[in-house]
Amino acid sequence: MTRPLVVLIGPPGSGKSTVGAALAARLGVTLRDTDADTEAAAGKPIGEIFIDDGEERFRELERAAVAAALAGHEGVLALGGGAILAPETQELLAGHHVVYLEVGLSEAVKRVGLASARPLLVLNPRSQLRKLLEERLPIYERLAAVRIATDGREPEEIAEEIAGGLA
Ligand SMILES: Nc1ncnc2c1ncn2[C@@H]1O[C@H](COP(=O)(O)OP(=O)(O)OP(=O)(O)O)[C@@H](O)[C@H]1O
Ligand SMILES: O=C(O)C1=C[C@@H](O)[C@@H](O)[C@H](O)C1
Ligand SMILES: [Mg+2]
Repeated sequence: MTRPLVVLIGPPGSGKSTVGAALAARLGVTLRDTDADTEAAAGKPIGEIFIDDGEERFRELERAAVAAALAGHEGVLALGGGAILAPETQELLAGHHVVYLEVGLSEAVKRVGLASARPLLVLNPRSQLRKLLEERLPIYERLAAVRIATDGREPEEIAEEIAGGLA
């Protein structure tokens, strides 16, 4: 069966896309990012999906993108930050090598910045991120076999640690 080597989960700003790219390069495999797959399926950026069709439709497209990638991608897979909210996705992740990238609130806010392209964080990113972390931390922790702290660390160093765990 085709399956990803590693599935990266974590909140916005935890570095799934950035660390995922460094890890894929290090392992000589490709990175797939379900946010990009969801955008491709919809034919428009995530922000526009939220505006035109609503979050519920985005989550529906995201669930399909995650299921397809879990069954069909052999490299590194980065999930959208909220993909793990879906019970169906939580079930599909069992049996995969799931790595949770941990980030503190202040560091996540700094990384995500103002004028975020992330629709859930457009207004008041600190307060939105705090709420989102409170809700999701137990889920990220439960689903992952490995937790990696990312605050104050370079993406390359984090990728090296994850790759070391695969050897
Ligand atoms: N370890 C790190 N140290 C410093 N900056 C980082 C680190 N990881 C990521 N960044 C920066 O933080 C920002 C967000 O990173 P990235 O897009 O990889 O997060 P993400 O987890 O994929 O977020 P999302 O869930 O929104 O897709 C980027 O500008 C990236 O360069
Ligand atoms: O945390 C979230 O719910 C999101 C994170 C991003 O990766 C995107 O999937 C989208 O902006 C929603
Ligand atoms: Mg990303």
